[in-house]
Amino acid sequence: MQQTFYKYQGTGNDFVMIDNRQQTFDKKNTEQVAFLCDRRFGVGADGLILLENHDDFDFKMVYYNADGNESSMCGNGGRCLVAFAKQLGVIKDKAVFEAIDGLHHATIDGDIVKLQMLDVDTIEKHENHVFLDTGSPHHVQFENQIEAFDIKTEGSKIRYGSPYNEAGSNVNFVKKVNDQIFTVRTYERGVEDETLSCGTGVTAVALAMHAINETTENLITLQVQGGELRVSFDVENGLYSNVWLIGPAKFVFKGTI
Ligand SMILES: N[C@H](CCC[C@H](N)C(=O)O)C(=O)O
Repeated sequence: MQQTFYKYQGTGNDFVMIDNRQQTFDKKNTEQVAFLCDRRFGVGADGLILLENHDDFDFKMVYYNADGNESSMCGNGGRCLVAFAKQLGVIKDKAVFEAIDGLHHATIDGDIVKLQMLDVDTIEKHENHVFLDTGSPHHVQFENQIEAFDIKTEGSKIRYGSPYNEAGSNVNFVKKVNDQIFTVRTYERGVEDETLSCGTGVTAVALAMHAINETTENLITLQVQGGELRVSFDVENGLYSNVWLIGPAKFVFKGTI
């Protein structure tokens, strides 16, 4: 059966988007999801996202990594889904939707989508890295030679190594530019490669940098391979709230396969 899909990208993190309000997509078909995400044999994407109806909110988000498995929250994917929902006429310029990690508020103005992320009250500060969950698990560590660093090799070692093992974590390498700007490169679990941007990842980096006193700012710019994202937040007694991921989400093309 032909499948209509829409391709979106948010700072180079790209997704196959499907309008599943009629519940026609076979959600158990891992092979089909992996095929659609395959960059040689399929459409090609870091992940696949279903837009579904919700009784109480604007829509529901279901996210799959490129490996075909349903996964945890995708920040850039959530931003792209808001833009997709507007393109379909499901929303106008704001949304409240349910994702695997709970409810998300969002606004859209042109290409710019602002997505509210989870509150974070637990940030593990280790000797050489920080670990936190911003809707997906993130390992954060400094790498001053970030431009030449072998993200896939080194990220994979951390992702599959102890304590993450098979369940894994996303891995973010960070270089400080100044108190307002950090450069980030991310190895993504479930893509098992570097992605040009990771929304929950840059959110994790922004909060981690504040938590370890690398900055006192609460509006931080993250330079990623695919562009720039911003993260804003409030913090009180170690609780990070009112966390917003801000950046572009763009329609690329519509197709059938
Ligand atoms: N690969 C991640 C989910 C997608 C995260 C990323 N695409 C984002 O924008 O947050 C994981 O399995 O934890």
